[in-house]
Amino acid sequence: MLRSTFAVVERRAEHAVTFFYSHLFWNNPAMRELFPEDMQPQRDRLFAALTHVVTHLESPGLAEYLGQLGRDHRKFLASPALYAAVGSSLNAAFAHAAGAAWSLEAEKAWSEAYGHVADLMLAGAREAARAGEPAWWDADVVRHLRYGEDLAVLTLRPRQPFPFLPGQYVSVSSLRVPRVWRTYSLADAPRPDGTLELHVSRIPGGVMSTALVDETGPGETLRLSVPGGGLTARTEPGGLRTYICAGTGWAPVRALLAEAAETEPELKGRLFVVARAKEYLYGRHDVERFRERLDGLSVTYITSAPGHRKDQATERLLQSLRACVHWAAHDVYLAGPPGFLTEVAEVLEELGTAPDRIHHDTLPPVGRFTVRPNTAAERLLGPPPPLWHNPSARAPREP
Ligand SMILES: NC(=O)C1=CN([C@@H]2O[C@H](COP(=O)(O)OP(=O)(O)OC[C@H]3O[C@@H](n4cnc5c(N)ncnc54)[C@H](O)[C@@H]3O)[C@@H](O)[C@H]2O)C=CC1
Repeated sequence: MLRSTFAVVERRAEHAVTFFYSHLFWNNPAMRELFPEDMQPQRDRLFAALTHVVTHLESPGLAEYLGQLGRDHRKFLASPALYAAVGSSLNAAFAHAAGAAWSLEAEKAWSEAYGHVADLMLAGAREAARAGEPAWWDADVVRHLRYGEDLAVLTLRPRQPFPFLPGQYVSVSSLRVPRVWRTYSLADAPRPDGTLELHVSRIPGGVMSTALVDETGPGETLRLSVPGGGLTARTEPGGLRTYICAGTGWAPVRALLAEAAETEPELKGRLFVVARAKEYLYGRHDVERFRERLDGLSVTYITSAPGHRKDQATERLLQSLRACVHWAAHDVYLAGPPGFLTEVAEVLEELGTAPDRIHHDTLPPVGRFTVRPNTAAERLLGPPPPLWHNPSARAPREP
């Protein structure tokens, strides 16, 4: 019942989400304050979470996912009253969007399911509070290193210990863009001095990345919420592995390599570092340091040819991957733009890597041009942004 009604509602997702938030804010005006000014990314997230629940109904991991989601929702100050209000607005939105597919049985199934989801999320939140975990961590910016026009490496010092695993990401909020939270991968294994590193690429129109790259500086305080993410799997000692990253996807791979350099310096594997142009290989210095410490790691840098579109680098990467062998024996760790992850994971499966050996985060799509056009018609409808080529802008400089 849940799946069949969701299939109808999903086809009218845009309509359902608009109805949902209008209903929620009309009936609970005070709740508007809890959400960011720009609701567009929020709208996508609601359906992403619902889709996850509906597609994982029988999965044993669902309860844990919801417990984590509830734990993470403490940063939104989500109270039991908010959960109840969301439940009744969701019900109204679904009834509206499902049309003839809505029935008394459907309503009963959805309200029972939602009750169950809310209970598991609230239990996750309570458990974290009982364990003394803060709803968020305040972290001071201690260094802001800018690479060229649109990339920054931030060093943060959380005011309380911030436990995490290498490869995880963290949700970040800044008072410059109230109530907006965006995830960034932590770019190192836990450090003795407790500082953290984030790599931020400014996305055109992205409010948070613009604030972090252009406006934030040392002395400013950011908020961090519970770490999470899908790059926490580990290869057994002695096992083969391949790391593939694009752009600031270098961040989590750097954390994984930092951990491996400490725990397994004899590891055997390959690393592919992809960037839109040579000047965008901002992590090259670190890569070379890892190459010195990890004898068994082969490193390949791949960029687009000068003057070519940035995703030519992906095509070049796929050619290199096809030229490599033994894919069935490798664990693969992938990080980069959402379209990149999908495309590379598909090719890896063709080459013989088992899907459960391909590890990556599930990223929400960002911006307008996140899906690479496949046909001439798609290219015409969604042309890529112009390539602004400015090599000299990429030299690192301290603020
Ligand atoms: N844990 C993870 O998976 C992480 C993911 N990211 C994501 O990586 C991106 C980083 O952005 P930038 O550094 O500006 O990278 P970028 O926009 O410079 O892209 C780097 C390379 O990725 C490939 N690429 C980009 N979009 C693609 C698409 N739609 N299809 C196929 N290939 C594509 C191209 O080869 C490009 O040269 C962000 O979207 C961010 O969300 C960043 C950090 C960690």
